[in-house]
Amino acid sequence: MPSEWSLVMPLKRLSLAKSRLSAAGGRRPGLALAFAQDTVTAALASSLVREVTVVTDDPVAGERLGALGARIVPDGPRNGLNPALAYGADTVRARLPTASVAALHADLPALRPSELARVLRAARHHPRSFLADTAGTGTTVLAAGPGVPLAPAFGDASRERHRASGAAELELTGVESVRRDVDTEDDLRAALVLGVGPRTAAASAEGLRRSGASRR
Ligand SMILES: Nc1nc2c(ncn2[C@@H]2O[C@H](COP(=O)(O)OP(=O)(O)OP(=O)(O)O)[C@@H](O)[C@H]2O)c(=O)[nH]1
Ligand SMILES: C=C(OP(=O)(O)O)C(=O)O
Repeated sequence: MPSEWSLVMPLKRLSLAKSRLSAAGGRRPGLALAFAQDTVTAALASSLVREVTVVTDDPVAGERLGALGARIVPDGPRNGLNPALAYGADTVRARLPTASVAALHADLPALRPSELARVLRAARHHPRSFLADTAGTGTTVLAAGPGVPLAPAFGDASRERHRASGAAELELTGVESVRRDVDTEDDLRAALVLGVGPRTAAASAEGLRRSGASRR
């Protein structure tokens, strides 16, 4: 089966990322990096993924994710998530004009390659489509076929906004790892139950060890 999708993954500077994981304190940048590393690794292992472009201005994340095989581009517009995604998609299509492009969040540490392949296979049947997050209000994947503008509308209530923009909702079961984005401590606990990648597992275990030590 051809590896036809070019993914675009936005990533904030690590010092600013995942602010809702406030209980993690100083571990927050390390966790945000671990989520992104596990997400990139799983995405690149997915059978329908040709390449992953990470849009980030973070030098450490750029180096680490580049070492995993991601293509790194700076956040040219520096104007928030949607301009970063549109810019990343433009850089893909400047090289590969007929590419199918999908935006994927960098905070999916439980991502399974086979589940992502199912989502991308379903997305083939629509010019533009999306997958809702576990919470049911957001979006974790927005996909656009050849020649179709990505037109990202992530942010508050993005499920509804992507639907209103004419994108088809992918109503799949059994793709929980692709829906499970991690914003809060509760989200992280739920991702750990699903099973996270090795870097998130290590970063989370280190946090538990430290908080156990501080309770003694
Ligand atoms: N390049 C880039 N990526 C962004 C920007 N804003 C958000 N992202 C990324 O977009 C994805 C979804 O964003 P959020 O889930 O809101 O993540 P976040 O902004 O780190 O989390 P909070 O601080 O809790 O809002 C994550 O992978 C973020 O790192 C931005 O301005 N530029
Ligand atoms: C930006 C979004 O996600 P989050 O819930 O991670 O902020 C979104 O779902 O559009």
